[in-house]
Amino acid sequence: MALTRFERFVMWLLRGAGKMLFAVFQLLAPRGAEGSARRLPPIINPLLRVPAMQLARRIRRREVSSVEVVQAYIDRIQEINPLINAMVKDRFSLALQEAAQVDKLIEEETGGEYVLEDRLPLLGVPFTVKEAFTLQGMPNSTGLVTRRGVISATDAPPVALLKRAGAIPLGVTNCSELCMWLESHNRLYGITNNPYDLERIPGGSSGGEGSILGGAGSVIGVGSDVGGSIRIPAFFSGIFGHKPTSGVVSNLGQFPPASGQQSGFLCTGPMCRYAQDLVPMLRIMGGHATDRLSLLSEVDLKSLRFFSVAHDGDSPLVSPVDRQLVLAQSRVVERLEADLGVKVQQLKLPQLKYSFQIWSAMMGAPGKDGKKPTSFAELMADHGTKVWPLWEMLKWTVGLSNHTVAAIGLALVEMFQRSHPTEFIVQQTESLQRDLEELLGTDGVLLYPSHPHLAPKHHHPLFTPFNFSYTGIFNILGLPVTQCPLGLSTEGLPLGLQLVVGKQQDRLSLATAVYLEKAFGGWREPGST
Ligand SMILES: CCCCCCCC/C=C\CCCCCCCC(N)=O
Repeated sequence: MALTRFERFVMWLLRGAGKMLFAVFQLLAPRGAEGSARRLPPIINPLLRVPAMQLARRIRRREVSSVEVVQAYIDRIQEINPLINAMVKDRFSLALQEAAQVDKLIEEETGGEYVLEDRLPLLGVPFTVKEAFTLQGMPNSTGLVTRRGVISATDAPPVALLKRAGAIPLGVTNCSELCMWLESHNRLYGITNNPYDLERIPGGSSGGEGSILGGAGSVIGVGSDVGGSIRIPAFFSGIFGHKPTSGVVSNLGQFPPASGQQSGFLCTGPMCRYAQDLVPMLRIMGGHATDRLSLLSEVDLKSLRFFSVAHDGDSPLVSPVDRQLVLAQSRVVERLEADLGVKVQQLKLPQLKYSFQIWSAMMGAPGKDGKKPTSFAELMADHGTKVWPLWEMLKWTVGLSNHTVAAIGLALVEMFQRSHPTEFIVQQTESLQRDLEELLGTDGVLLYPSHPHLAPKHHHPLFTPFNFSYTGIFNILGLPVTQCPLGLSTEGLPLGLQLVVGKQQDRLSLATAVYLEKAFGGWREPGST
């Protein structure tokens, strides 16, 4: 489907306006201090390079104590957090007490290693949690100034399941205001930095998780994703993330709760540095609901059908895909063909051009009960004084707003949103859903860019706000997606790719991620280029 003349004109207009605004921003933006540290210190403690499930095995076998592992992560967080501002509240002393109890329990266990493995597969392993989830005793503000002081009395179900599996929470990590932006920035905790380049964003909304994991301050973490909030930070921070089939992991216990149709689009899922931890984490976080995913069945990669879509078909709203990302995707195609003897089919899906329109129309659509979703402006007020976006923007220009410019911008855009998707958008959505479900079936894996840009500099996404459509579209389609790192770019930033599969076929993208980790090296230590 070629662009119409009108669309080409809009594209030219939008890109031109964006470039002009961006040029003004660059002129006015403060420069980073000369010679300031742009990278994280090297990783010294070898415990920080061990996948979570292996750590659990070593703890059970008493080759290392839980206290040693937890202390290693605390030391690393204390070293890097002043640089990345990823963890916003820690519970280090409690974590150490819990680790000591774990070590005692292991010492006293008479049933042997396998009894513990079965009952407590993550016993003694530390983990981190996005602040938007409840974790008992920790703040749960989701970056809203008015929620300062909200302390969780209970654990969100996926957090509770990880704790029940023996994992030990270290603290909560930063996110964007109300989880609705791709930069993890808010007026309560400030801005989080990318572990590979401190002047860049770690993505959002689970950007604190992405940053702390990428910087080796954590090995596994909990994120959520309604438009890319697991996958974008996983991509920008060079780690793995999985948005599961909708409904497999509980979304309860997070703020803001999904409303309207959004509960079908929002997914809670694992984020981690090692691909081998994805399946065990997902099984724990989803509990019995994961039984229908047959996650333990062997996947024969050679028998799968692979497809590659290079871009969204030139949406006038979205940037072209960076050349280094195009090349990285081609290298994956070459490797799959050479190693597995498969033929990767190159495709175009013209409906993808409307990804943003589809995402925003469906996010604003009423639920089955006919109720409209809670508006973003209402969420910003959080049952307090109503937020008037224009007034808030005025206050922002003189530094008096409690909100970020991205959140105010979103509330402004929302004012012009239709309450129901147009016929055209419904048609495009249905036809894309049909095409993709037919294409992927129960044995197809689609390679698709995660985002058009490598991790951008702080605030730059304000000038390309629709680029998240590369991830957002799969929330609407309810398809599981694994975000997979693919090494580093020439400037030392993570490269990566989305692996999209049919509903309930999560094991296929997860197995492909394990293969690609071996082929391309997986997570790389920041500063190791
Ligand atoms: C001042 C500039 C702000 C302009 C706002 C333009 C509107 C763009 C619309 C939506 C952006 C949403 C980004 C969502 C990112 C991930 C969300 C998630 N929780 O998964």
